[in-house]
Amino acid sequence: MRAQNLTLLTDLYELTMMQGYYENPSDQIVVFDAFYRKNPCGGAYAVCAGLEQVIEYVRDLHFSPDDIDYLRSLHIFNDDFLEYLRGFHFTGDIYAIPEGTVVFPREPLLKVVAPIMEAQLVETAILNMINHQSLIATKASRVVYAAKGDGIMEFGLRRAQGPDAGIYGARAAMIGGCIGTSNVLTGQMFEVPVKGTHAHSWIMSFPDEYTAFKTYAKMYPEACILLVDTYDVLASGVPNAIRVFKEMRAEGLPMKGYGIRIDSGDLAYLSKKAYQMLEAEGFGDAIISASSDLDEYLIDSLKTQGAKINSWGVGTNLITSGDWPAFGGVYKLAAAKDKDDAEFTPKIKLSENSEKVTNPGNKTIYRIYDKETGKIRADLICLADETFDESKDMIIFDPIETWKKTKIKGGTYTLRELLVPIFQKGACVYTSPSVMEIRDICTREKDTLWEESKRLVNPHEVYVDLSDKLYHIKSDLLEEMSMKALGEQ
Ligand SMILES: Nc1ncnc2c1ncn2[C@@H]1O[C@H](COP(=O)(O)OP(=O)(O)OP(=O)(O)O)[C@@H](O)[C@H]1O
Ligand SMILES: O=P(O)(O)OC[C@H]1O[C@H](OP(=O)(O)OP(=O)(O)O)[C@H](O)[C@@H]1O
Ligand SMILES: O=C(O)c1cccnc1
Repeated sequence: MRAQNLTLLTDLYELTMMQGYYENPSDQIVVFDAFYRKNPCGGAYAVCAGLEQVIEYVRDLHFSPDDIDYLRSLHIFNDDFLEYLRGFHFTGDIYAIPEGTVVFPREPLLKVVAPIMEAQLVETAILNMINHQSLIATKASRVVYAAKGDGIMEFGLRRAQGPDAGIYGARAAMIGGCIGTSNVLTGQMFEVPVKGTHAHSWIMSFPDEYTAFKTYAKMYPEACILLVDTYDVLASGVPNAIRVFKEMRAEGLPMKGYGIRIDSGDLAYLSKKAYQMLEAEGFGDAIISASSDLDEYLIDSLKTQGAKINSWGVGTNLITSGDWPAFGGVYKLAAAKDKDDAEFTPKIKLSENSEKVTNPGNKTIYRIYDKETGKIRADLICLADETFDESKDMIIFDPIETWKKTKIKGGTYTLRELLVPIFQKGACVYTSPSVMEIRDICTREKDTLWEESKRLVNPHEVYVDLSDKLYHIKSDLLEEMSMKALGEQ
């Protein structure tokens, strides 16, 4: 748990709007959806992450005396409003898709149902946390996919955009499938494995490479990965490593978790040659680890080139999501009602771009699985109170090109509601799994994707459709608004 209260981790406009609602009191209860529009890195899915931090944040939401003093010093907020903030806490409901789940564009990853002032305040921090961790978890998942079963170690802390990006980025990278992180604080905070080798400076601090290797091997015989590229990989690094491994073997040390790391040069060529040299001396089971500005595409290419690498250290491009800098999640008002009303009134945001027109209403999402294979057939966004019967045929259709329809035969599919209750009436009703449990969830989740949706380039998109009822509510609202606009011309 953080020492610092994050209540002011918000954009100023959330607070100025809050004051506006305070001064023009309304009993509105609203529904906000947090969703994203485009899968990162040209993929066909994302991995959602960051919910545990959202939960901690919402639980701890309160304005301390220092916070109030600071807000007063801005000369924007009046005394009555500041007094109200003193007693402020979250009283609403939150629903979310559990961390580690594979998710698709336009579906609400998180839904806030709360009095408007509360729902508005939490926008920025929720997006900040979900956007960052979902981005890095998705990137990690792609890197892990490219490695085809080899372990990925997250090495990015030194290149992360500051401490928080390093800490929570490593958490997200673990959720996406890394086997460990070099980040010790993340290891401590989230009970995930910490892993590492050693730096070039270790070698350079000794009079020669052999002595450096020997000294390291003596201290860490069970995690002895020797960095072989400080001087010359094939002429010096690998031969010196082999000399040390032979001595370890002669001493009867357990030869597990031993090997080399190559951090520069042609990784395909060097790893193949290094493997031949190791194998010739009976060290064919040595770990051959590689690092050096890797990402999913380079790992994929190295695999295609037949590189003899079975362990990968990935830093910069993973922790920063080098080729895709932002997740792009947004938080949009979807419905509102007066406190005493039974029903929500759907709200819609128009846009010239049909992709950007929001989905109105108080919604939920059902995932439709193929009963036989367990793979995802489609996701269906619908109204929260809609129910479906798995024994009945289901007709789903593309919400833009509505003539594209699919009939899913009753009895051949199962349904799972993705949004689960997290807060009810301000009380947290959800216990976050541990990060390693979320990692397992994520592994199982990726198994529900068809192979065609996992490939790195031009993957097949997963269908996200609207229920008939939701589609008609949306069309009617669009029609109504366009007629109104005509009337105003
Ligand atoms: N066989 C290969 N196929 C494709 N890319 C490779 C191959 N071997 C290495 N690379 C990648 O090429 C880039 C190498 O860059 P560069 O030559 O600038 O640095 P380097 O070899 O690591 O040397 P140094 O770190 O000393 O600058 C890295 O991103 C590395 O992962
Ligand atoms: O390449 P990345 O994917 O970002 O992975 C992390 C990099 O960080 C280290 O290099 P650095 O030069 O910082 O330290 P070193 O002297 O230990 O090699 C390591 O050797 C990797 O090359
Ligand atoms: O342990 C390592 O090998 C390591 C850690 C951080 C960055 N690069 C390498």
